Amino acid sequence: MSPILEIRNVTKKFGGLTANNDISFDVAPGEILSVIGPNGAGKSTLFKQIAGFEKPTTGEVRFKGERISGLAPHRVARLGVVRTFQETTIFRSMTVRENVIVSHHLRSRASLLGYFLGTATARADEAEFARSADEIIDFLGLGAIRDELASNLPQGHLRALGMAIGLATQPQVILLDEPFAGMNHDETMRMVALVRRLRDERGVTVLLVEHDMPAVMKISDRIVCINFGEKIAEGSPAEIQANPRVIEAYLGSEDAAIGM
Ligand SMILES: Nc1ncnc2c1ncn2[C@@H]1O[C@H](COP(=O)(O)OP(=O)(O)OP(=O)(O)O)[C@@H](O)[C@H]1O
Repeated sequence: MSPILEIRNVTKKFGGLTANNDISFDVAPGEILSVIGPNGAGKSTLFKQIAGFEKPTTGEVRFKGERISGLAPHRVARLGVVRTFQETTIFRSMTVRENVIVSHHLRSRASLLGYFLGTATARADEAEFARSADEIIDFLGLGAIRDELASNLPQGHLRALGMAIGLATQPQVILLDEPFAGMNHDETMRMVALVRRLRDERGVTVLLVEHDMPAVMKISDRIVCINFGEKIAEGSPAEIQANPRVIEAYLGSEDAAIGM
């Protein structure tokens, strides 16, 4: 099967600092792939380039064979590659449902003027967005807090709302930035199950950056490890855990040990 995403020789320099150095790997459709590495290794920089928030200095990112690196984030998102969490905008004065409805506008067929004038297309979109928002809210188990103001939500629910906002754009690939950060064990296990369902039931390909090693080992089909901007390993969770270069990278780092 051809890859849904190809990272090809991506190098990103910030002045004299090389944050990513000639990184290449493929992501298969329907795969859950984690990018790991010690603090400052270059994981977020790589994600930003996939989602259009940064442009590679050299190299490229391809989605279904088409180059997407260098496109603006909203154009990458429209094509189906969406980054969520750290860059997600949540309107705190709106309810959960309103937030999810509003985020559907990225895929709207009507023009903004159409909305002001209340054209038939705009009205049809509105009805469809409300239906879809309710479906996403139910899928994520957020029904009980549908009408809650975002400003009242605890961290776990805010994270789930971030995912709902991401899903509103009907992504084919979703990039999750530290989805388990700050979560306790039970919350993490709920999020692990949710991410699995995203893939199993909605066919979404998932890329995640994460420091929680037990969760990474549990959820990933494959793992790519970055250290000092370079890819040092790629393989199954078992292969990564046994890889001497990965173990060495984590020794002496502030992160938890690579073991479970
Ligand atoms: N906009 C920027 N300008 C200058 N340097 C940057 C910029 N963004 C990132 N860097 C540097 O690039 C390197 C990689 O940073 P990055 O955030 O990608 O690492 P990371 O692996 O995601 O780290 P963490 O796990 O701590 O989030 C770091 O040295 C960082 O300081």
